[in-house]
Amino acid sequence: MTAISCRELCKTFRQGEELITGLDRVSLDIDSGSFVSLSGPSGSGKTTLLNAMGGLDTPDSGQVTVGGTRIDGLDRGERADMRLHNIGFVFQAYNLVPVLSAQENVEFVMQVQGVAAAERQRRAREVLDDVGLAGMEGRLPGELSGGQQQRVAVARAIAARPKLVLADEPTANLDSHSAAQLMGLFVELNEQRGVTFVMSTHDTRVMAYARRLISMRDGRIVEDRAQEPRPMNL
Ligand SMILES: Nc1ncnc2c1ncn2[C@@H]1O[C@H](COP(=O)(O)OP(=O)(O)OP(=O)(O)O)[C@@H](O)[C@H]1O
Repeated sequence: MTAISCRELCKTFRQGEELITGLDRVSLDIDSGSFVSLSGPSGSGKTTLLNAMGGLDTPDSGQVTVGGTRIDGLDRGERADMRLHNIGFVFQAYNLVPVLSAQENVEFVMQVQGVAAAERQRRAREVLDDVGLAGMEGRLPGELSGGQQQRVAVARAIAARPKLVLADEPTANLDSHSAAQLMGLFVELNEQRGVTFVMSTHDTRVMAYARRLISMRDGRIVEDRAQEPRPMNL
């Protein structure tokens, strides 16, 4: 089954007089259960593509289908609903709510989804433990390091049990041990629960785990190949 399908996606940004290419006729299909890394130089369009695939932004033209549903034509509310029930996001601006504790931040999405309180609390503890934050559940984002905040964002994304996780530079602020722990968790979710992962990254440690490597340049896909994952010993 196809998790995500993109057809001829184009996106241009206007900066004053200048037109900047975000995506230039990008087409690709990502199978359910894939573990994909998206790499390329800064400004090559990785985040723009993730935003389009996750319905955070709409392309100027082209089609995006997620889990069999066309999302490029949906209005804002419909896209928000689609995201809530299908996609876990791990983005660079972690978007943690500053006045909520780590535990409450993780519970937040599940609350919107209507998961019962006891189940929310149990799952939030479990995933915070999985990302190595046991004992820090009560801390506010401002009382956590950048890497710890990033792990709260990861916990929040996976606690809601999405079938698809889109991650923008998930290891950017993590030391080698935490990066390996995070990738181990992603691999486990991928292999045991069939969760599809698409991760933009500059990090060769992340690329080593991927089974499909996509490279972008100037808003286009310039390479797309399969590889045997070769996790690094960190
Ligand atoms: N909101 C915006 N307004 C203007 N230009 C934008 C906007 N968002 C992205 N761009 C431009 O579109 C191009 C693609 O940006 P994008 O963020 O997708 O690149 P990236 O590959 O994710 O880069 P990085 O690795 O630095 O995160 C860049 O030239 C960027 O400057």
